[in-house]
Amino acid sequence: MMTSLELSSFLQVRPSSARAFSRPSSCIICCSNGNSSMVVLPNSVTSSESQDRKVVRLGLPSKGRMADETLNLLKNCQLSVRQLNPRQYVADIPQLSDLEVWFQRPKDIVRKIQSGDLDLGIVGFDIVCECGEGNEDLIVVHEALGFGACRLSVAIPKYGIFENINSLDELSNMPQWSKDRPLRIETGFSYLGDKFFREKGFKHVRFQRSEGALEAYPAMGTTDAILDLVSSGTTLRENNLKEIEGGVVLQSQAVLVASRRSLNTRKGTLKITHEILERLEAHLRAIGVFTVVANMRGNSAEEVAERVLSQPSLSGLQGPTISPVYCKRDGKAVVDFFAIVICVPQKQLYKSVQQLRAIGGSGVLVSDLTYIFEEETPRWSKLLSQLGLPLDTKMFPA
Ligand SMILES: Nc1ncnc2c1ncn2[C@@H]1O[C@H](COP(=O)(O)OP(=O)(O)OP(=O)(O)O)[C@@H](O)[C@H]1O
Ligand SMILES: O=P(O)(O)OC[C@H]1O[C@H](OP(=O)(O)OP(=O)(O)O)[C@H](O)[C@@H]1O
Ligand SMILES: [Mg+2]
Repeated sequence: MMTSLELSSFLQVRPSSARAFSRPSSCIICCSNGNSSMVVLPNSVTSSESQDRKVVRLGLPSKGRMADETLNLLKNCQLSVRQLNPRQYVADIPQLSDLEVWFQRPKDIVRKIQSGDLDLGIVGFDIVCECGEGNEDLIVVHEALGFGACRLSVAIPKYGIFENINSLDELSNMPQWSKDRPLRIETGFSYLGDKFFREKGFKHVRFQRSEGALEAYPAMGTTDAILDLVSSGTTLRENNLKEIEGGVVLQSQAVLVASRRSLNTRKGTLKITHEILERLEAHLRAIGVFTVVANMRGNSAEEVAERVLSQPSLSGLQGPTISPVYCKRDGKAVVDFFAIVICVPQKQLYKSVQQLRAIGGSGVLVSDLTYIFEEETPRWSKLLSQLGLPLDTKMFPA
């Protein structure tokens, strides 16, 4: 198998001659007057064209289950993608200048990040691992975007010779498999499958590649097992298949992935990545958290704070914020009440309200939180250290 080093030198062989525009290595350009003049560029890879490119490119899924959720996530981070019409594959995000958005199939996003035609992408972790084949140029910048959760899992029929097989070990030890009659596994994930089954010590395995509706193959008799994505498990169940103990190859969800080479060398990539990451973290951190405001009678902020902190569900993110509430009495501003502000996880909301009331809280207001910007963006420090950059590298706005 090709190493990532061999792969990247293999990928860099063909500089493109057409350099009028910065464009992906295979595209069709249509004139705006509708008379389409077609320029089909070769499927080349890290071309000098991509090295010269001045704008940063983000790849987003063009279709499939990831597409809408990706756009929603970005919208919720105030990074709405502006696409003039749904069949146009290039777009922008007005808040991020010097960034182009390219809609591509998830696999092509990962391939194009490796070839240098894209710098960043949002795809499933499964695709990063399968199409990336361990390429160290791919860096997962945010590993948990909160949608597209699924697992890559081995499944076998519930019937026939597999009826009493419930674990990977039992599957491996079945007497049926030999050099001439290996265990046949149908999958679109042959790189990950091959690695997994090798590591698990399977000797006689053959991968058969196919994409989509794999769950039908065991009943058709063309395969013994499948290796595919599972989320609810309905498709397996409806096709009389079962997962087995020890058979999960990978847990996946949507991730933000970047090219190490672009982060290191393409001007603007690091800054844009920092801004996207900050917005993603702030939004995702705020999901499921409420702001709770209540009034409480007291002699001083400290005394109220002690009462609040005596309750287990009222400490908030960094402790409560307590401010005096002024009212006018005999022409003077006096303080009888204090306002308490705390952030509370959705699941603890009712318990928190009960505890607030128990210590004298009244007029409890609850509102949704949109963003929580912390002082630090934890994944940013991790990224800097992966890139070998000083940890105090800051990305202040220009
Ligand atoms: N059943 C599922 N539940 C949740 N997420 C899933 C599920 N199946 C796939 N995904 C995630 O969504 C991603 C995209 O899947 P989708 O089916 O839209 O595209 P695809 O199968 O890669 O493309 P295509 O079928 O067009 O070749 C997958 O890579 C995976 O991360
Ligand atoms: O566990 P479940 O919730 O039933 O989901 C699992 C199914 O989802 C995916 O297929 P998809 O719907 O993407 O169709 P495809 O095979 O055509 O890509 C996957 O390949 C499984 O077939
Ligand atoms: Mg699919």
